[in-house]
Amino acid sequence: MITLHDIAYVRSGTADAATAVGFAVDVVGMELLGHEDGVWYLRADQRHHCLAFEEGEAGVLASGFSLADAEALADAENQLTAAGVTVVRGTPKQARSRRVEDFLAFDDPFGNRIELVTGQVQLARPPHFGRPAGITEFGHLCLDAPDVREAYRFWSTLFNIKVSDWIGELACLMRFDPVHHKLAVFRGSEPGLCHINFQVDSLDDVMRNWRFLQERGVEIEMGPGRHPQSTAIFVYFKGPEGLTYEYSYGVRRIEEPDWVPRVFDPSEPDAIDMWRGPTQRPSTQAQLHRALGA
Ligand SMILES: O=C(O)c1cccc(O)c1O
Ligand SMILES: [Fe+2]
Repeated sequence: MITLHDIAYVRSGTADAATAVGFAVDVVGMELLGHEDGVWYLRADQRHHCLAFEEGEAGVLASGFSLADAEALADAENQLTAAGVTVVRGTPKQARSRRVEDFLAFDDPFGNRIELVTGQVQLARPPHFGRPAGITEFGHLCLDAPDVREAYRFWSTLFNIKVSDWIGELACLMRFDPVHHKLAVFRGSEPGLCHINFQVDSLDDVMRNWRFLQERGVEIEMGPGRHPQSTAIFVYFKGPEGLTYEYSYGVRRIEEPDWVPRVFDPSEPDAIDMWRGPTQRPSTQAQLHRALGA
């Protein structure tokens, strides 16, 4: 089993770097750490970057996950190869472009490019944020895949990944540490990046950001709302070239060794946002009957 240590970055192509980078700094609030050889590095926490824009065609290029060390990377290569997954080792130049010591790349069963990295550069000084959005860290990444169950099978058989919750066949929220999820897969017709999440410091930050986004005329995709799964309060918004960002606050941790994944019904209005549901959910059959006047 391959042990993922953390999420590392999302690497995305952009046909208009000035607009994509400008949005990430001026609207999302990230720090532009610099750019080199057509790659712009955006910082949100101690990672050198968690979002890299690479000049070229718009669209996600890769999602990076960090492993412990070189031995773990070599072992991962062997395990992936043994599982019939085609693995490509990164070159030193490509590793430098990612500010990692070494990495390998492969595609998930749907064509989402995944990179396993070691030695991602970490910076001691706090980020110089583009604006005070209250960002505390790169929280999670969400991929698209046509078959969420198959995606779960892939990740849970090869990696230290557990499912925290399902939203029917629509989504699978997965963890490899106590955070409720750092990897999610949502059903989509094509592989791709569903969204990138940033945790913020308070509920007030979510709401202040929502106001700021509205005043800037940024398209709010959903929220403010509250996810019944992680109980995080969230707002999703659209960036250039279809990149969806999410701020959220209060993601729960799962410390229980006997956690049983729940299955939320995607046809329910409150499946993703519990503030869209009834004000009071009857908690027992008797209450349900009374509520229904049975
Ligand atoms: O945080 C969550 O629970 C969550 C649930 C559904 C979809 C998401 O993007 C989430 O972050
Ligand atoms: Fe999310």
